[in-house]
Amino acid sequence: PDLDDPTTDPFDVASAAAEHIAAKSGVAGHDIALVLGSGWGGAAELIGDVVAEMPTAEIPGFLKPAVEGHRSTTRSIRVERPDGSVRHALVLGSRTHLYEGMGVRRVVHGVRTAAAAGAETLILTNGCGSTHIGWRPGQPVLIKDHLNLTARTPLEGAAFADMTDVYTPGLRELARSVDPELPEGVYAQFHGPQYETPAEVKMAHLLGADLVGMSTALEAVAARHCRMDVLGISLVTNLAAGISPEPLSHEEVLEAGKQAGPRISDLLARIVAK
Ligand SMILES: Nc1nc2[nH]c(I)nc2c(=O)[nH]1
Repeated sequence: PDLDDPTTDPFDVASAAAEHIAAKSGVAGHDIALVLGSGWGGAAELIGDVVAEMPTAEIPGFLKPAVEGHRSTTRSIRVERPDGSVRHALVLGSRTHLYEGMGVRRVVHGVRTAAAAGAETLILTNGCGSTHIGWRPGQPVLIKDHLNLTARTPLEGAAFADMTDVYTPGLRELARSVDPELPEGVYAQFHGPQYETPAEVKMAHLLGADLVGMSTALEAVAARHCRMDVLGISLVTNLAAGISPEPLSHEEVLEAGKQAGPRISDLLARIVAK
């Protein structure tokens, strides 16, 4: 079934993807799913033992990598908790951004696949810009709410999904029990791919956003619609445009992500094991 065909039900494709994952991994159901954004790549190995991995492109509904070198793998990870109980985590190998122009269905296909695979909890991570001078590159921030500034939605038809507490309060408390210093913020998703102008950053801040990015909000809407609990964690990799006098450099953004990697991966591993 083809996601680009409007007559295809996207949830059928998600079910086919979940069946593929169960067959390839030998894990009938996954309890929790994670999307690892820029800077969060190293977390997978820390959260448990990789039970199985598979090329993401072979899972129904996922795109072939645009660039051959970017082959991504989706992993099934066995997480042992302190009380000895075991959970199966699905670490999605790829994220499709809205700015890639492949449609909103593909942006949230991984989320719907995770729900079809049995996940009741979804952890969304990303790299983002901060509208606060005080939140420097390397700072992880819990997402407490979002502004969807994309003018898009993954929901089709009369799906009047409730969005109160889309970022589950209990999961935020759990994260803060692991690291009480974690601040919370409102995340604004822009369409991208360009970064915001200083005026757009000021607008986002005036509208109540602390963080600006190009992912996460649409995935959280789809996750909530699938009745999953959601934890969103952003890694500030740069001060948003205009917040500091220097221009944005992509290298600086990547460097900040690399520097913070070990610390935030450890944080994520401790949250997942709780
Ligand atoms: N929209 C937006 N997305 C981002 N992603 C990263 I990493 N930094 C930014 C940023 O400053 N703005």
